[in-house]
Amino acid sequence: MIEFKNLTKTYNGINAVDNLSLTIENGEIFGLLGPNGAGKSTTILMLCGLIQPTSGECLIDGVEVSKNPVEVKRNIGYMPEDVGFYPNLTAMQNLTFFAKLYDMKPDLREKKIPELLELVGLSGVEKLVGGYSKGMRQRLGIAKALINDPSVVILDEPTANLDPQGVSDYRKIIRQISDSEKTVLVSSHILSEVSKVCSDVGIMQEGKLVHRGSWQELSGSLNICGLESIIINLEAETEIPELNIPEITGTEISADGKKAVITASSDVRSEISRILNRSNVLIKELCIDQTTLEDAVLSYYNPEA
Ligand SMILES: Nc1ncnc2c1ncn2[C@@H]1O[C@H](COP(=O)(O)OP(=O)(O)OP(=O)(O)O)[C@@H](O)[C@H]1O
Repeated sequence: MIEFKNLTKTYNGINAVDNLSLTIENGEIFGLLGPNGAGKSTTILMLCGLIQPTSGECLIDGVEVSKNPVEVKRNIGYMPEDVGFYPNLTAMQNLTFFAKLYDMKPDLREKKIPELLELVGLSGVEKLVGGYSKGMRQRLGIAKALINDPSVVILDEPTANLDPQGVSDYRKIIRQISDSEKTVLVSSHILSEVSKVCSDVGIMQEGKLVHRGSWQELSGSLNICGLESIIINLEAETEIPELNIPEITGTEISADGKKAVITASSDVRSEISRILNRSNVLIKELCIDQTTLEDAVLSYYNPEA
């Protein structure tokens, strides 16, 4: 479990992290979203015991980080945006080096390292790490973050360098990690990545947590009405009748007439629902499209925009 209690970090009179209070339960995959400069990295550095808070505290499994940095470091796995490896060693040799730093016994190392390389798709790769692509380095970074079998895994911008196959593999890896009851904190500004992989999401802006909840809860509380246009997905049991709603600016209907992608200037789901009820058409799905939710999150990034 991760706890932030009134956590604040001040640089030159400015709060990079401003009175952050947040609890992330065991087994949760939590996405920390926010634009550049929101305070994500500063929060993570304090959580890893790499910088000291100005006030407040971070706890990992009930242990206060700044007072017990060595104990805490044994229980966390951290993958920074750019992981450092020895270029003239293989993946296996690099991981062996890090395993030794954790005093891991040879028999455990010999079991654990091949398992981790298999997990991240680098099994049997003999190439020296200096010749790795950025994506391969990132995969190895995940393996390194897991070497000490941590209860909490912290990943900073984990998909930044991955190609589409790498991103898809990454999602599988993250789910496998959380299946083993580990708590995962993912920091990212890539909304679609966080929404696909995280059970809960927090949005940071100017050091403050401005929203927190499951992706679904967050979608419900987002101010979609402030957007210029909204996309609504509609699926019905039978053919969709004509929707005479002035706010609707465009409708794309499927060949069988049962699905529609509706563009509107405001959230007209209740009007749509009323028309369909009156026409005795049963609704299978009536929801705001993911792209609209992402636009709503982006409006937190640029409130003046
Ligand atoms: N060592 C430092 N000295 C002074 N100011 C800093 C320092 N580190 C961070 N800041 C400031 O604190 C604020 C938060 O920065 P932080 O790097 O935590 O944001 P972030 O959300 O991680 O952004 P990014 O995605 O760009 O890394 C920014 O205004 C940044 O300029």
